[in-house]
Amino acid sequence: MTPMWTDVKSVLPASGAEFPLCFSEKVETSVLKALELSRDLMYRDPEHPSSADRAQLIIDYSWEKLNTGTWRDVDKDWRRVYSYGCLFKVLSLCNGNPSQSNIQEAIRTCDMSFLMGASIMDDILQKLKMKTCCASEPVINAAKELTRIYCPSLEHFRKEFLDPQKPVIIEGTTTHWPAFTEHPWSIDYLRTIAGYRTVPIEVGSKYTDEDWSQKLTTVNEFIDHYVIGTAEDGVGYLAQHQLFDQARYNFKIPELKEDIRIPDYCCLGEGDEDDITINAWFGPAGTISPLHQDPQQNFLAQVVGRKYIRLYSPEETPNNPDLEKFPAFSQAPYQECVLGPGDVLFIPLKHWHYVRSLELSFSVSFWWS
Ligand SMILES: O=C(O)CCC(=O)C(=O)O
Ligand SMILES: [Fe+2]
Repeated sequence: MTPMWTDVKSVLPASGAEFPLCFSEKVETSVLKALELSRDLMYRDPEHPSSADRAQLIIDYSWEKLNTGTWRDVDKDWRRVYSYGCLFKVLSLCNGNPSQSNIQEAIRTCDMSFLMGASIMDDILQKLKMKTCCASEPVINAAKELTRIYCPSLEHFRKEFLDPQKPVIIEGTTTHWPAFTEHPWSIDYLRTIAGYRTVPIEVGSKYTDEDWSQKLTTVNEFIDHYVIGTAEDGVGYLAQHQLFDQARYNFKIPELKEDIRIPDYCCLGEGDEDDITINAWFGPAGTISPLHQDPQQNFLAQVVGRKYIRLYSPEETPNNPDLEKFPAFSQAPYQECVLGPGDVLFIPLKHWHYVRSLELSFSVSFWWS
């Protein structure tokens, strides 16, 4: 199952028997039958090609009812039927590995049900909209986009960014890493050098979720099951922050350490090179690190794939105490970016960060002081 579909399924009742379809006799039997067929097919074979057409028929038919006579006289059950049509349409759009245009269409369909339909199943379309919005390509607001700078000198970086504790994306400083040259980090390369190594992984869409868990697995199993496979049990992430407090040297795959370099700018700190904590973050699209802050400065280097990142200054701390409500929790100003291969993001000490992978991704973080 793709991360998106796992996420979508989590808001649906576990089986067709628990999926309510109750209407007054105003709704003809043929319409009820179409709804029941849609529901049963969705549980039996969600990718069935006829799902989308049947959902559209339900939408079109109820749309006629919504637009006949005055709005005041439209029976609420027809607005509910319309919402069910939208629900089945959204589900058919989000199946398999949905394209960005399907995701956008699903979001528009949810919006239409809010406008014209009525609330069904405990506002399920609201929950689905949250899930689909999470999977959509971010649209970066130019006014909030993080500054980029090419290979700044140590002095320039210190004066403009380190001293004032301003985040920035540094470009052009990783081009010589073997991870980009001699041994580009590919799935095959990872399998070759670390396939049998046992690593801790996280399972669940994010570590603040109830069904989130951690387990040990080999790199090969992790790749088979969570990266190229379609895991049933949620998004898997080889993220090592659970070890932050236990070990200084967290890099579980020493061979990979040969392929990266500690950024020169770390020498501007007061600590020793030995005190730098290096972490690996490897996972499929859809991994989420919820908003949090860390106790050191960070260079987050992107090696493979892209990640959407949002940053809040520590000055906003009084405004964002409730991490669960992210991203809609407040009007606090933020900065954002899409971090791509070769980019290094400077996250100053205690800056809040939220990180979501947009595709298969491998990042390395350097925590330093
Ligand atoms: O990439 C991620 O998912 C999170 C990275 C992070 O939180 C860090 O490097 O401190
Ligand atoms: Fe972090």
